[in-house]
Amino acid sequence: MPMNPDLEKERQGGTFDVEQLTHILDGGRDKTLKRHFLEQEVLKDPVFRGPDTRFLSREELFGELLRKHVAVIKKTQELSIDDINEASTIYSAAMNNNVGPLTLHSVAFVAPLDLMADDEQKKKWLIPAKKYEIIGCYAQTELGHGSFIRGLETRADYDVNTQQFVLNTPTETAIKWWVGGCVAVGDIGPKFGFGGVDNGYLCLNNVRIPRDNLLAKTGKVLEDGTYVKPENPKVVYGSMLGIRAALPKVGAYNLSKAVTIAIRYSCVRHQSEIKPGCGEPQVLDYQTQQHKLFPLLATAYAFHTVGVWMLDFHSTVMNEINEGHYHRLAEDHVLAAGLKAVINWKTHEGIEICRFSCGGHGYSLASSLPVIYVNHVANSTAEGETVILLLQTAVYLMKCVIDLEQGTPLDPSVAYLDQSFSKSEQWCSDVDMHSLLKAIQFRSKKFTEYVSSFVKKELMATGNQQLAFNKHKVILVECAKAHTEAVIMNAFVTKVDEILQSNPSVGKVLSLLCQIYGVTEILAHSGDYIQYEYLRKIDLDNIQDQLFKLYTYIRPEAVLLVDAFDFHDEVLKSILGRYDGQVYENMFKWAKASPFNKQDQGTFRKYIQQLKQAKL
Ligand SMILES: CCCCCCCCCCCCCCCC(=O)SCCNC(=O)CCNC(=O)[C@H](O)C(C)(C)COP(=O)(O)OP(=O)(O)OC[C@H]1O[C@@H](n2cnc3c(N)ncnc32)[C@H](O)[C@@H]1OP(=O)(O)O
Ligand SMILES: Cc1cc2nc3c(=O)[nH]c(=O)nc-3n(C[C@H](O)[C@H](O)[C@H](O)COP(=O)(O)OP(=O)(O)OC[C@H]3O[C@@H](n4cnc5c(N)ncnc54)[C@H](O)[C@@H]3O)c2cc1C
Repeated sequence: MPMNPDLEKERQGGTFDVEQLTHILDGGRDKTLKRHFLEQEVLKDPVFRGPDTRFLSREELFGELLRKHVAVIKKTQELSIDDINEASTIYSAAMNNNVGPLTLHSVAFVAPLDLMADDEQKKKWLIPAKKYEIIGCYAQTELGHGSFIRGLETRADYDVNTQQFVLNTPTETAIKWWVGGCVAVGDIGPKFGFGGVDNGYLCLNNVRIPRDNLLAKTGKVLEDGTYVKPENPKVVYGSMLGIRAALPKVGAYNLSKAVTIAIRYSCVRHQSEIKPGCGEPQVLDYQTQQHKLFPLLATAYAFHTVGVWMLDFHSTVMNEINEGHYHRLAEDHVLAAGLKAVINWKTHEGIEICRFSCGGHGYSLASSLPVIYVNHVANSTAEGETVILLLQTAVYLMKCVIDLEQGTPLDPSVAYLDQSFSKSEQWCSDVDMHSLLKAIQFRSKKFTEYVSSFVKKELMATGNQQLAFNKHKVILVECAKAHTEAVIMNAFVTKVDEILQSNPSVGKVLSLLCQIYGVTEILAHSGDYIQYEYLRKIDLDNIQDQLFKLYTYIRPEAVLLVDAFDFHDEVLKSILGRYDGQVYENMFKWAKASPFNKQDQGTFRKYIQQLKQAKL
């Protein structure tokens, strides 16, 4: 099909090379080429063709995705892929914005085995699990408890005579629930999204398992029942770290998809008039549309940068732990917790804004925005509910205040809490990204000091830390968010600085996005900046004006910036977000293909007939 003329024109503008930016996002040209190769391997293979999943019932969807997921595994093995990013490329090209039925096996069963099984157990389970000879799941949550792990009720009583654990579900609230990939036991019923995953329930009645089934790399139970604690007891929570550390990048990926759809469509869509008789403008030319979408475009880039950084950090810490060094486990945990919470929350809000920005057509599954939303939004609850995770970060920040008072050095990601933000360093009229970073760090530091003073007072009054925290949970959560924003902005500014050196034209456009991200964050909390006397009203007015100016700089680059994410049409699966912009004819074609149009409308006729005949 020919290119839509609006998108064609957009692609003739721009100040940077899209391909070079794509290479930067992928981590190098070689990686982009490999990604293209893998996508083609899926797209050209007939086994991956099938019905449009948007028209399927839950049962049909599950069956179709399971069929495709098995094909994904075979393809991954056939091509000898063991890199997680490359495996994800094959997966994403096949799954059409859905979560595959066997996902939990790899992320929640194989990964903990890798982390917590000893060498013998790895031979027994990890190797066959990686080959899918055994399929597993992660059955932690119960009907009555998910967040509060110490409240779990399932019993594992050790029988010294047989050297077995006897597993039991003593109460109804102890029934294992939400267990992803629990195939053969019992499905918990329809959900908001995640239709491709058979989240299940599991009741245990005197199920016996041998003593050496307990993963024993760190802690273990001896023959006589003695429990040998791990060197660092927190490592038992480690099974929840891997997915959390990966989810910020997943958030970036989903937001990038949504923004690509919304920005392309906003260039194709014309509506209303500004000057009578001069035609209808592209809706992206309305300042309100830019205000919805450009901060989200900036956010997608920020999240991608910090998502990649988080994964690298986590993998370094895991390597250290394998060598017996635990000193960075706490920092890894609170970074993953804070980033997973903030990014996934802002991402699902962002996807919704993208959907609204596409008007009525955003509500249609033809846009795929509802599909992306319902599958993404699970990430704000699963693998640690948002508030619970933010409280973990907040408690760590409170400890940082005590460390500062005692002169104990802080971890690198919180070292800025020890910086002084003197008057001379305060706001000047420019909104360069370094000043924005300082402002965001300043707010986090102030907030941490402020919240800590409240918690301390409460602690003195009650003598109970939990009560003291509970009284101030709302501001503790805000404090964790403020710090996490400082972490995101720091990663973004550092990366853009690096790109400015190696590729100035790409660096320049990314620095505009970085400024938009920082300004949006500051304006969202303008009251705090006034209260802490960091900014005056005149500064805020200036920042607001700068934001609108930044929008005008980004406007001619916007389509190119989403093109740089380089989503193949078959991966995006959105008629509104098509690369060629041919939206309307394809909407009509798609609607005509709906099975509903092919059904015998007998039911409709039957009931309408009854209505007409009824003497109302
Ligand atoms: C790989 C590729 C992936 C690809 C990616 C695609 C995926 C796309 C599909 C997604 C699919 C969704 C899959 C969902 C799968 C589930 O949802 S599985 C179930 C997950 N469940 C949860 O996350 C439960 C959340 N709750 C918790 O984590 C814990 O209960 C809490 C929050 C830590 C509280 O527990 P607690 O016993 O009260 O502990 P607490 O006293 O707060 O902490 C004790 C100490 O441990 C530390 N600690 C706590 N947690 C940790 C931790 N995790 N690590 C280290 N230290 C910790 C604390 O900092 C504290 O340290 P100190 O202060 O003593 O120094
Ligand atoms: C799609 C999906 C897939 C999942 N897959 C799995 C799986 O494979 N295996 C598995 O074991 N589990 C799985 N889960 C379960 C998931 O991990 C839990 O639902 C999650 O950890 C939240 O726990 P909860 O449901 O007990 O929420 P609750 O803790 O009951 O949360 C309810 C509300 O209470 C608030 N709250 C709770 N405690 C506190 C507190 N201390 N302070 C302040 N507020 C609090 C929360 O913020 C929230 O607003 C899955 C869940 C979903 C949605």
